[in-house]
Amino acid sequence: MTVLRAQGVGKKYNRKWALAGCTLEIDAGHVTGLVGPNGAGKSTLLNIASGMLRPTTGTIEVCGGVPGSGPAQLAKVGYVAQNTPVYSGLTVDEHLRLGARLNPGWDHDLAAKRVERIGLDPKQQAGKLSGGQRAQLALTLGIAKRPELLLLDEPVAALDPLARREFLQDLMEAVAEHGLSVVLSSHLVADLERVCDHLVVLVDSQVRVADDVEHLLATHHRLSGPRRDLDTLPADQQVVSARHTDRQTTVVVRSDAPILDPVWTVGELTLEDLVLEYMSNPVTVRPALEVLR
Ligand SMILES: Nc1ncnc2c1ncn2[C@@H]1O[C@H](COP(=O)(O)OP(=O)(O)OP(=O)(O)O)[C@@H](O)[C@H]1O
Repeated sequence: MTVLRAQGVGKKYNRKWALAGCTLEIDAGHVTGLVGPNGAGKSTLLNIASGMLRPTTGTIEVCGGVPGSGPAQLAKVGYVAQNTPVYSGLTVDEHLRLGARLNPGWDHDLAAKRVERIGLDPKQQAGKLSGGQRAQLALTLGIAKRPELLLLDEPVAALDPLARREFLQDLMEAVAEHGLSVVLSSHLVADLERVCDHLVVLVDSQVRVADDVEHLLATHHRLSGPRRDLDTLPADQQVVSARHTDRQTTVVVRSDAPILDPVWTVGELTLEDLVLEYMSNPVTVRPALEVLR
């Protein structure tokens, strides 16, 4: 089953596109990491998927419905936006009661246990919580809602390292126990590597790559060898990045077939290498030989 299907989705502010031609499919049951440089359009995509924003172009279907189309759709999708919005005048406990009132699938035990474990005072006003505590409260509401799809925009940015690890653990448990699907944006690739089995790299408002993490790692290779024109590479090797010196060429390629050319020394990439290669090379090209010193 597909939880998110975007076809040519774009969002324009005045004359500027915040997201353009975004085409993407995400299957249910995955934890998908959404990465990309600042301003790439990650928050815009999540806002559109949650129904907070309407796209200027294209179509998007989330959990089989149109985002923001009514209460049934809202119940299916949880969203914790980047600024982890909470009601500053309401206490922690009032947030939980509001969550129970508004969400048909509300898991009271989970919410109460999480609040206790985090050490939030139920009587504390949300406006007087620290940034990290506010984020914890918003994340608790998102998980306890028991949505089919949970959208998280940089969920752990404000959390201390221990809280971050525990939150990611909670998330993995919710995925395993309740078949929750998650899309989370983050700049912390090491965190994504721990929890995500699917990755989407968004650069310049377009999807550069979207695939299972295992498949991505198995099909990307760093090739080093004598200086070589990229036009001589086999057609099924998609060049992600290339660097040349006077004598040597280093190229990162995506290829389903094994690299058999004995001229190359073949190295593997970590997930962080892979993300950085896509982020620092915005367009897939086979550039003419040029020396980078
Ligand atoms: N309300 C708005 N009005 C005008 N431009 C906007 C608005 N919101 C976002 N943008 C622009 O759209 C582009 C994409 O922004 P977005 O917040 O989606 O990026 P992002 O990938 O989430 O970035 P970051 O990693 O910094 O959070 C940026 O160039 C941003 O300036």
